[in-house]
Amino acid sequence: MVKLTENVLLYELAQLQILFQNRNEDANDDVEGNASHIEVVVRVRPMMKSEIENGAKEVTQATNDTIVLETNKDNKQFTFSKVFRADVLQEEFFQQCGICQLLNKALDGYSCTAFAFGQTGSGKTFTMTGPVTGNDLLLEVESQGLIQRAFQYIYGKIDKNPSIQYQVRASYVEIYNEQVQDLLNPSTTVESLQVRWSADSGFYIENAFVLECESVDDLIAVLEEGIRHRQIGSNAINDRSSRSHAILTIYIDSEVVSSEDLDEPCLTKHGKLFFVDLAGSEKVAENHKGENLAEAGNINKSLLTLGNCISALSDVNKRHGHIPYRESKLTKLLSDSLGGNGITLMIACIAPSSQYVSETLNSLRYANRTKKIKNFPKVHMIGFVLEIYLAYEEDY
Ligand SMILES: Nc1ncnc2c1ncn2[C@@H]1O[C@H](COP(=O)(O)OP(=O)(O)OP(=O)(O)O)[C@@H](O)[C@H]1O
Repeated sequence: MVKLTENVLLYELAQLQILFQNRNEDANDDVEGNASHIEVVVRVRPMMKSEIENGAKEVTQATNDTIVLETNKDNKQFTFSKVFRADVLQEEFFQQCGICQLLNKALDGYSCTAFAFGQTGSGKTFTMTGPVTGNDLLLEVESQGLIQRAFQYIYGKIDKNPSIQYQVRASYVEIYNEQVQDLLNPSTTVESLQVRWSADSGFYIENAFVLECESVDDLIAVLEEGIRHRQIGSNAINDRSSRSHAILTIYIDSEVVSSEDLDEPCLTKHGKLFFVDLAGSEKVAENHKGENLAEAGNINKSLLTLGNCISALSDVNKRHGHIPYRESKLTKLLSDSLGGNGITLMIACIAPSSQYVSETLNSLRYANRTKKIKNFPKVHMIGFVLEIYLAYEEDY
């Protein structure tokens, strides 16, 4: 009880400190200091055969950094860091979407997130892992998604840098019907895992299974194991629709092992990399009947909370006020990635078909708001939040 009260107090003080810190940075602004905006890219998937057969037409035009959507009324234009057309291949997407910069930061001790967002059937899973059709991931190299390519990249860097000793571990969970389930230890699925908060780690999942990974193959094994246990269902748009939000976390601890300057302190950095494949938003009444309705309702509810957090954080007048992170497990776990101390890449996936104009417009509007969110990246070392709590005591 005492510990709980202490934790809540520390949490509130840390929030207060972040609030003062943000205000100070805004006052000097927009020189930005350490602030960085969330990077947002858009990927358009190809038209599906069924859409063409139904007489739907293509209503998006993508160029380098701009996307134009034809609506019944007018054309809506949006600009992002990069917009990828439907014919862009997986490797080209990997090289150009900004993930490599993110991976470098994670190797350097930052907490980094890549999350895919968009309506059901818009290409989120295709982008993150490639087109998984069965239970395994034996994909041709050219079909592999961002995650497998990121594994290769990480170990490529680790192997080239013998003066730094790395330890890589991974966990993989899903949030299904507001319950956190361990995809690497599915025997615990009866009792869901708890989301807790601590001064050191912020929000975290208690007792998630964490596996040490010494090679790309180990990481791929984790990914395959998780995908095997993920909740999949079918709906009107996608017959292999992800019904949960999946969070794959790669922990990268690093320590300099040889330094010419013996006086230099040996620091251990704790980088983290979150790959988040969100469940797709959808028109519930149109796509579901019976018991699937509750499941789809839960998916939409947590996405609504995510949308509310994004709206508040992107509004200059609201971002210093209350952000409703605590209203869903998804937003608690993403709190460091959205307006916190992490570095974040959002991949907004959209369908080009005239059947989904309102959903696509909605996704583009959220993506547009997200790019206004400022984060305040910090290298993570044990005790960091406590440090700013102490700084708060001294300064105020
Ligand atoms: N860039 C792409 N190139 C080729 N096919 C694609 C592309 N993006 C998506 N697809 C195909 O479109 C279909 C739907 O994609 P996917 O399952 O990735 O959607 P999703 O957004 O993850 O859906 P849900 O939210 O329902 O899980 C799949 O058959 C997938 O292979």
